[in-house]
Order: sequence, then C-alpha cells, then structure tokens
Amino acid sequence: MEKPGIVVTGVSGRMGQMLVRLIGESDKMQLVGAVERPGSDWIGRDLGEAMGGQPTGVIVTDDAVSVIAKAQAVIDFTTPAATVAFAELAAQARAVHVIGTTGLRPDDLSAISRAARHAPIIRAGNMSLGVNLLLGLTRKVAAALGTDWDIEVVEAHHRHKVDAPSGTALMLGEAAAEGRGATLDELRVPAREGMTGARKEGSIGFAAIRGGDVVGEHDVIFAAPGERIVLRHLATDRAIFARGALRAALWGQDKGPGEYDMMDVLGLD
Ligand SMILES: NC(=O)C1=CN([C@@H]2O[C@H](COP(=O)(O)OP(=O)(O)OC[C@H]3O[C@@H](n4cnc5c(N)ncnc54)[C@H](O)[C@@H]3O)[C@@H](O)[C@H]2O)C=CC1
Ligand SMILES: O=C(O)C1=N[C@H](C(=O)O)C[C@H](O)C1
Repeated sequence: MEKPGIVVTGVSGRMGQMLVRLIGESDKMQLVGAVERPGSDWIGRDLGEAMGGQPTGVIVTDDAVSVIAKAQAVIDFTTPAATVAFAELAAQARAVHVIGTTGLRPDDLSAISRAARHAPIIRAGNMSLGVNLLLGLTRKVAAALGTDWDIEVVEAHHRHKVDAPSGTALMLGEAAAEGRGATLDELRVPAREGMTGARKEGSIGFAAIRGGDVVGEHDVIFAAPGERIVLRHLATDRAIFARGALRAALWGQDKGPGEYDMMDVLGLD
C-alpha cells in the first residue's frame, strides 16, 4: 500500500517545521504539500531550502485547495480562522484532518463539527502522551476529592503564545470538572484581578505565565487546608506534540467521518 500523503499547514511555524522534520524521518508517510499564509516569504520557495537544508522538491504554497485535494491527511497547527478553512477543504477531499490549533471559539468548533460529517477530524489541545495520561489522572483525583479541595490550573508558555489559558489548561480543567460531575462552563471562574472576593467553593481557576522559550508547563493544583496535591506535566521538546500528531494522522486513515481526540488515538479513557 502507498504511504499516506501528508500536507502540513503553517510550515514555517514552530510546530510546522518540527512536523516536516519528523515526516522526513518517517518511512510510514510522505510529505506531499506545504502550506503557508498568503504573503509569507516562504511562498514559492523549496521547503527544504527555506528550512536551511537541502532541496526537497516540495514548494511552499498558499494554494491550500490544490494540495489538500491530493492528500490523505492534513496536519494543522495554525490559527483558528485558518483551521476552520482547512477543515472544509480536508472534508471536501475526504482527508483526515489533525488539528492542534488552540484558541478555537464556539463558532469555530461548530464549523469543525460540520466538516467532521464528511471526514475524520482528530483534535486535541495537546497531542503528547504525557498530557493525555494526565487528563485521566486529573479526572480521577477530582472525583476522589470533595469540594473542600480547591482546583487551580497553572500554565507557562513561551513569549510568542497568543491564547490563554492554553488549550491544555482548558482540557485539564474540563477533566477536573468532569471528575466533579459538572462541565467546565459551570465551574470556571474568570481571570482574577482587583477585588475578586474570596474563592467560591467548588470553582476551578486558571493562571497563565508567558515568557522566554518555555515549551509548555502545566500544573493541576488540588489545595485543601493543611495539604496540596500537584499533578505536573513539563514539555521540554515540541517533538512530543508532533509525534502525537503524526500518530493521529496514521490512526485516522481507516476511520469514518466524525470527531476524535488523542484519547481515542492512544486508546486511553
Ligand atoms: N495541540 C498541541 O499539541 C499543540 C498545539 N499548539 C498550537 O498550535 C498553534 C500553532 O503554534 P506554533 O507552531 O507555536 O505557532 P507559530 O506562530 O509558530 O506557527 C503558526 C503558523 O501558521 C501560519 N499560518 C497562519 N495563518 C495561516 C493560513 N491561513 N494558512 C497557512 N498558514 C497559516 C503562520 O504563518 C505560522 O507560520 C497554536 O494554536 C498553538 O497553541 C502548539 C503546540 C502543541
Ligand atoms: O502554543 C504552544 O506552544 C502550545 N500550545 C498548546 C496549548 O495551548 O496547550 C500545547 C502546548 O502546551 C504548546
């Protein structure tokens, strides 16, 4: 069987370049397209050369329609608006769409759900094995503890990150809320500043730190009078996210239309 052809969107980005490197090292898939935003100075250049290496024969394009039409999977770590557009194109091509983009709003998620009626979409705010294991642990610990244990999610990322709280922090918050038999919308408190008043029992709070080149750090803190439990994940290499995304692209090849996440891909619950 021919190796699935992969299109990477946002190829000049931090995740895009990491994905291209790992696809180049894989014997299970081939890169068939490299997409960047209109106006990027990578457009029209050989991808390998743009990345500072040898030519690959793949030319970076902003014509997503033509390259996605020939692909078996699209791996997409870009922006919410771009991801919504790529979801439609991947659905038209019946290609697997792996979405790592975070900061998606409810309207974006509805558009993605519509696209998933036609092809498989695998979306996760964090594609690493470690964080997806941590989701299960968070749900279990939250279920075991009463509401006298306060739950706070603290995350740290590099100075370029544009959304907060991170997609991972929101997933961890959702897992904690689920453990408490509620939704995050029901328990989440807005970012704190000024005279916030005392903490509301059972609520889930978030705090975000931005600086330097931090790849991604997440703590779920369970705090009670006299003791604290901290569940922590530290990412030190973006390859963990890229490896998860490539695994998802292969996993999705024999799946029907629908929405999936990394727990499905990894067989976790
Ligand atoms: N789910 C996960 O495991 C992870 C998710 N992310 C998320 O992935 C996204 C990207 O992260 P980074 O790579 O760090 O950002 P980045 O800013 O380095 O890369 C994004 C790339 O997308 C490109 N882009 C924007 N609009 C486009 C369009 N219309 N067509 C084609 N390309 C377009 C940009 O030019 C840029 O090169 C963020 O939302 C981030 O939170 C990042 C790491 C892991
Ligand atoms: O923007 C990033 O870099 C990351 N984004 C994801 C998130 O929002 O959680 C995943 C990871 O933490 C890196």
